[in-house]
Amino acid sequence: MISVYTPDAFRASFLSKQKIREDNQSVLKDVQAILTNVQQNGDEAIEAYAQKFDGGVPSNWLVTKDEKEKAWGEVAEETIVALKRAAENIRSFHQKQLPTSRFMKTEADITSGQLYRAIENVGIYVPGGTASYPSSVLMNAIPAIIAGVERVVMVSPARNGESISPLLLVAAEIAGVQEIYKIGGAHAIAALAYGTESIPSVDKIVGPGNAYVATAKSLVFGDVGIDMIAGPSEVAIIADETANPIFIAADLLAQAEHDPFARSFLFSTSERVLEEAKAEVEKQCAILPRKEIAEQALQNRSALVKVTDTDEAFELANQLAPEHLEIQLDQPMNYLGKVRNAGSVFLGNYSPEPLGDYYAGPNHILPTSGTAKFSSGLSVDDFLKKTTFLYYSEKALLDAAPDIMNLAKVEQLEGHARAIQVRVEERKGGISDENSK
Ligand SMILES: NC(=O)c1ccc[n+]([C@@H]2O[C@H](COP(=O)([O-])OP(=O)(O)OC[C@H]3O[C@@H](n4cnc5c(N)ncnc54)[C@H](O)[C@@H]3O)[C@@H](O)[C@H]2O)c1
Ligand SMILES: N[C@H](CO)Cc1c[nH]c[nH+]1
Ligand SMILES: [Zn+2]
Repeated sequence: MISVYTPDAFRASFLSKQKIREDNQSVLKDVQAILTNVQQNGDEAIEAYAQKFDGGVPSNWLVTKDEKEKAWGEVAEETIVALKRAAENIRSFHQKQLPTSRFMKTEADITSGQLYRAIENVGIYVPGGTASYPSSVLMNAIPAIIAGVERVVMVSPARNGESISPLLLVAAEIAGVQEIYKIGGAHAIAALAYGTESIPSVDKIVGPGNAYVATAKSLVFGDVGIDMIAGPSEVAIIADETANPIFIAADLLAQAEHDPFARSFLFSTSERVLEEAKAEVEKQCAILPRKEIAEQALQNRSALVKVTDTDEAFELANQLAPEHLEIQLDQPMNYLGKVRNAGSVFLGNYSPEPLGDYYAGPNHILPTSGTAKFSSGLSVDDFLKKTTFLYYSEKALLDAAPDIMNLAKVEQLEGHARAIQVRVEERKGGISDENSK
């Protein structure tokens, strides 16, 4: 079901960007057509896609107060308690991400710095195709609210064309989100980016989703902001002789069950651990309700690799740049410095990836498909813009004037030089210097 690769075979099969792009060609074509249709035909287009992909057109796109109230009665008390505890952990972790230094005064008569302003309108995508992810509501919304976003608009596909899972509605209220639309897939991303009669547009779209959602986000980037490409889940595990093959197999399956496009990898220095983990994967997969999905992910997109040593394991993992990296090595903290590219790292045998998916505090919306080489998991930062500012006194500007005029002239921008020159000349003309400090 999951195959064993040599390091070289792994490099050839999994570390080529070209390969990932080829895989996505048909999704890309479909998504381009969806974006154009929604841009041109608005509500008429989103109705057609809701009918085609989500089982029908909801009678109201916007979730009503009654629907929200009803949801509370449909969720078990212990789940509400668990969601509230998770929300508290996530809030406390993200609160620490708020920037502390707002400006820096460099010299007596020069002040420069940075203003932080929250983005005004943000759309959060919450997956709802093959499963409902109340945890993704918390992970999306809490950092946005901590950052000070005024309008957080949540979208998620309706089940059977009509309603959103009560779990998502309850999680939204716990997180503090009010405006929720029953729409998902690439057409939801198009609606948020371009607006339709029923769905208002936003300035930035964040959140995870399947390949259609992730591709749509990448294509609307530029017209609106996006956080990152958070597509189908991935885990890579680095393990030695001290690791437990039963734990490893369970962790590989925990990501594989998300999506047929999910990817699970093991880099092991121990032949025994690798063989036992392989056998365990088959055994444990058989009892999973989503075993067909996990089997596809394991068969087509996953690998077990026997490495010579931990250096080789980290070299492969850093090139892969997985969404999640588990380090199940003796003295795991000693290896943190070897991680260059990964969305989030889980250290030791008792920090499995689902701990982060649901509960501990760090965000689970993370870069996938190798994009952890240049992007990071969702954080408060994603909802803040930085505007720099500058104040020079007259004296400070006159001191800097020769350099600035020189640079303007070598760029042959006489107008720039003159904007400095007129001030120098005014000074020479004996104009009062009462503004200088
Ligand atoms: N990277 C992360 O941080 C992260 C976090 C949570 C979840 N995830 C991932 O999110 C994904 C959730 O996927 P999902 O499918 O359950 O829900 P989803 O909401 O992302 O996608 C479902 C929607 O996709 C659209 N769709 C389905 N088939 C289509 C087709 N053939 N053409 C066009 N559109 C189509 C439909 O509108 C459907 O409602 C999983 O891959 C999971 O691994 C990732
Ligand atoms: N593993 C997913 C991120 O890739 C997040 C998630 C939500 N629920 C369960 N798992
Ligand atoms: Zn998960």
